[in-house]
Amino acid sequence: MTSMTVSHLSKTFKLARKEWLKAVDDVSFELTSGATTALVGESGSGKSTIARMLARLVRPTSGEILLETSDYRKDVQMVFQDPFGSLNPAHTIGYCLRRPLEIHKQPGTAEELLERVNLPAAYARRYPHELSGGQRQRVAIARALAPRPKVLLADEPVSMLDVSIRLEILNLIDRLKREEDLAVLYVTHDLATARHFARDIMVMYRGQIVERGPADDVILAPGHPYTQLLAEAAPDPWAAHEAPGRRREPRRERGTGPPVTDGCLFRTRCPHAVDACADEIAVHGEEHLVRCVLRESEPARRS
Ligand SMILES: Nc1ncnc2c1ncn2[C@@H]1O[C@H](COP(=O)(O)OP(=O)(O)OP(=O)(O)O)[C@@H](O)[C@H]1O
Repeated sequence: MTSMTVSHLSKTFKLARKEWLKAVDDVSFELTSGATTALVGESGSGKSTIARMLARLVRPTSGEILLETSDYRKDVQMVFQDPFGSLNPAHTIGYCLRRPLEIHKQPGTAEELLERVNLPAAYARRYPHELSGGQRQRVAIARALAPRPKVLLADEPVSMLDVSIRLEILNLIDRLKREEDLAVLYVTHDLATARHFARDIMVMYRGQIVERGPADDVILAPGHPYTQLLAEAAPDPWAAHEAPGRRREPRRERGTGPPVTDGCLFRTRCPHAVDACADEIAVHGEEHLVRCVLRESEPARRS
C-alpha cells in the first residue's frame, strides 16, 4: 500500500543576491509500506534535501507531499546520519525514549523500545556518552519508532559508523520495516547496500531523478549513463559471483565549461552525449524509468 506520494517536489535555495540553486528539481515518487526505497547519488545531488522536505524540516519551493494517514508529525519519523549529535547529552536514554511516547500518547515503555532494537533494558539509565556510535544509532532508531510511524526516513544512517557494524544496523532497520510494515526511504552513497536492502532504487543527479526501478534492474542493467558510471565505480561484492567480465574501467569524464542548466544535466560528463541531449529530456520505461534520450535506441545500455 502506498504510504506517501511525492509529486513535482522542488527546492531552490537562495545563495546570494541574484544567485539561486535548484537543489531538487521536479521530483515525483511513492513510498510503499513494508518496502525500502533507496535514494542514491553523489554528494550534493539533493538527497538530504528531499529527506528533509519529507520530514518537514525544509519547506518545499513547490510540489506536494501526500501522506495516506492524517497525523504527519507522528507518522513520519527520521533517523539522522550522526548518532553523536542526535541525542541530547544531558538526558538519560530512558528520558530520550519516554518523551516521544508521551508526546504522541503511545503505550509502551523505554525498556520495551530498547529491547526492540536489541539493547539491554538497563541502558535506559545510561547517558548517550556511555554508548558506542552503533548503540546510539539503535537508540535513535528506537526513538523514531516510539510514535509508531508509517514512514521512516533514514538519511545515511550508517555512514558515520564503524564499517564492521553497518550491516547490523541496516539489518535492524530491515527487520523493523517488516515487523512494523514501515515505508522506508534509505538515503545512501552506497550502491551495494542499496541493492541489498531496497526494493527500488532512485538515482539522483543534480536535483533530478535520472533513473528509477527495481533494485536489481537499476544496478545490473543501468539505463542511464550516470548510473552506469556509479555502478562501475562502486565496489560490488556480488559482481564476482554473478557476472564475470561484466565490469569495465570507469570512463573518463568529458566535462568542459560551466555546468548546463537545461536538457540533460549530465551531458557534459556523458561519454555517449549527442546533440539531442541539449533538448527536453523524455523519460522512458514504465517500471524502470530512465531520463535519457539514448534510452530508446539503447546504445548506452550494458549488455
Ligand atoms: N540550507 C541550504 N542553503 C543553501 N544551499 C543548500 C542548503 N542545503 C543544501 N544546499 C545545497 O543543495 C545541494 C544539495 O544538497 P544535499 O545536502 O541535499 O545533497 P546530498 O545529495 O544529500 O549530499 P550529501 O550526500 O553530501 O549529503 C548542495 O549543493 C547543497 O550545497
